[in-house]
Amino acid sequence: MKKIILLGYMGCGKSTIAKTLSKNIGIPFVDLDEYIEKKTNLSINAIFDKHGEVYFRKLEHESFKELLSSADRFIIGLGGGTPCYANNHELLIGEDVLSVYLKASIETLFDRLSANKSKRPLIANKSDVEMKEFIAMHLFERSFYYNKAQYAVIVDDKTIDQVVLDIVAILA
Ligand SMILES: Nc1ncnc2c1ncn2[C@@H]1O[C@H](COP(=O)(O)OP(=O)(O)O)[C@@H](O)[C@H]1O
Ligand SMILES: O=C(O)C1=C[C@@H](OP(=O)(O)O)[C@@H](O)[C@H](O)C1
Ligand SMILES: [Mg+2]
Repeated sequence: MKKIILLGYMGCGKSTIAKTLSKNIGIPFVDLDEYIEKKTNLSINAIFDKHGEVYFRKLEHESFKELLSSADRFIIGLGGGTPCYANNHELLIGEDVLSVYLKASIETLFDRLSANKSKRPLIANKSDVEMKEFIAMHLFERSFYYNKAQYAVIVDDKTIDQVVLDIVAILA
C-alpha cells in the first residue's frame, strides 16, 4: 500500500492538506512534526532551543524512516526541511510512496507565514523585510529537493478543498 507524502516549504499547507485529505479519502494521516513532538514530549521550538537544529534533523530523519517502515497505509505531512537533509529526498521516489510537492509562490508563503511564524523557529524572530528575503533565498536553495517529488500541485489562489481535489485526481 503506497503512502502519500506531502512536502513543500513552510506554510505551503502540508499539515492542513494532510488532515483534510485524510477526511476526504478516509486514510489516516500523520504530521511528522507532531509525531516528533509526541515522541520527545517537546515542542519543535523547544527541540531547536534545547538541542539545536542538527539534533532535530537527526530525529526528523529517524522518524521519517520509522513511519515509512510501517506496513500501514497513511498520509504523511512532512516538515518543510525534511526532504533537504540526510538524503531524505531519496525516500520520496520509492515504489511504496506517492510524493506530492505543494508548490507555493514566495508571495503566498509570505502571506501565510507572516501570520503563523511563532511556532517556526527558523523564522520566528524575523521582521517582515527579513522574512521576505529569507523565504526567497531559502525556497531557491530547497527547490532542488522539492522537485524530486513524483507530483507537484500548485497551491497559489486555491482553497484547501481545491488543493485536496487536485491530489485526489492524482490518486485516481
Ligand atoms: N489552500 C489554502 N488556502 C488558504 N490558507 C491555507 C491553505 N492551506 C493552508 N493554509 C493556511 O496556511 C497556514 C500554514 O498552513 P500549514 O498547514 O501549517 O502549512 P505547513 O504545514 O506546510 O507549514 C495555516 O494558517 C493554514 O490554515
Ligand atoms: O522548513 C523547515 O526547516 C521546518 C519546517 C517546520 O514544519 P512546517 O513546514 O510544517 O512549518 C518544522 O519542521 C521546523 O520548524 C523546520
Ligand atoms: Mg506543518
